[in-house]
Amino acid sequence: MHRRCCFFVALCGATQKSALKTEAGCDRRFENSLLRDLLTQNLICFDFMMDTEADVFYRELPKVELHAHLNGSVSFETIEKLIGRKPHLNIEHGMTAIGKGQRRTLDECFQVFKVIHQLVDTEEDILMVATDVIKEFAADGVKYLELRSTPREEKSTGLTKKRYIETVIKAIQQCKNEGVDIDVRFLVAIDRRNGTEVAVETVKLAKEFMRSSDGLVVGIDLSGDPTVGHGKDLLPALQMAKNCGLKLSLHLSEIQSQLEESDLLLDLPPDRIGHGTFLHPEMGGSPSVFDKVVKNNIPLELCLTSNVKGQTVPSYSKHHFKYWYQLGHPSVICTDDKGVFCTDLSQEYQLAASTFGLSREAVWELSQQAIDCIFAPDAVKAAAQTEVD
Ligand SMILES: CNc1ncnc2c1ncn2[C@@H]1O[C@H](COP(=O)(O)O)[C@@H](O)[C@H]1O
Ligand SMILES: [Zn+2]
Repeated sequence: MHRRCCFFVALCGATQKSALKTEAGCDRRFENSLLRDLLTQNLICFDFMMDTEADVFYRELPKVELHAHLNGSVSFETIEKLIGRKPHLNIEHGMTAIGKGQRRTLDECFQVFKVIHQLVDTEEDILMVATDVIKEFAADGVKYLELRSTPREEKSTGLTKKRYIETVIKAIQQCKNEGVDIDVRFLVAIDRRNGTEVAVETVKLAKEFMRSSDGLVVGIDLSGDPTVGHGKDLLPALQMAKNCGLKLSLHLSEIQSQLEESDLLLDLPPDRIGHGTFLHPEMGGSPSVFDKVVKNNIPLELCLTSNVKGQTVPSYSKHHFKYWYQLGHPSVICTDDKGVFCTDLSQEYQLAASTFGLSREAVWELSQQAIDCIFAPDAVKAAAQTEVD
């Protein structure tokens, strides 16, 4: 959500009414001292909405987002536009997002994606959703974004998987041409429910686009309902992807019963792991899976709010971030689905810091270390490093 720093001051008992409105990035010390003075002199009553100094720190922190599903990242504002385009679907906001303090089962979360997919089923929708999502990440201070999405075929609108990928790429290029301050790459996603054949087809498409997209398509994501399908059926497709130079980010052990599958897929090995909730021994992980993650130094993409709202983790303080972070293992804070879980990357960093007592310096380091884990070529990494140094 775009939070504006604004406050309105109404001078009580004074003949003159004044209103002050400031944008983020204004001189906060001035605002704060002015407010304090007016308050202490009992001159005002006011109605204000103001970002705290901490909010500004987290938003202005240059960030890297490595785990964001396109259709899970659709904001309230974009959903509003989509509902306007398709009133006949009778979809309401409560069906597309999980609000503050709310919890859902993982199964219920996957129902939410189905509703969003109903709203996003044409080329125009995908283009709008992707450009909006990219601009929102940029407004949140994300400087490098790897977006992932599952190409869908829609018989009713004539959309093909190839067209789907082309449309996401078009959105990335449009944002670039408009000068949006963010470097965006794309991971083509395999939904595990769709089995071997679709996985192979997806990898072939990704391979084509890796060669033709001027470096925008960098890898493959394996995601989808973890209770459906088995990784062994997808192994040949994932191996094929790896062999042709596509990077692999795999959702592993998002639920407890996937250890055997994780053990198998870790032999690839993947380049990054999504969630990996039950891989650490403190979370029930076996020595075998733990060793594979540690020995190969595979970065973890950790999504606090997603795991708590989806109830795979009981509370923020029990999140596995703490075990991996303590070990010094590469751990990257991510959003997963900022729209569905009503969050943004700044908020996720802030949550990690407040839950685990991280100093500002540690937060800065955490966000900087994420650069090491990006899938774009080393030259991009080096440029990003020098930009934040
Ligand atoms: C909550 N944890 C999660 N675990 C596994 N897969 C998830 C997920 N969150 C999202 N997705 C995957 O991303 C799709 C929506 O974006 P796209 O249509 O691909 O852009 C979902 O249908 C699911 O396959
Ligand atoms: Zn995910």
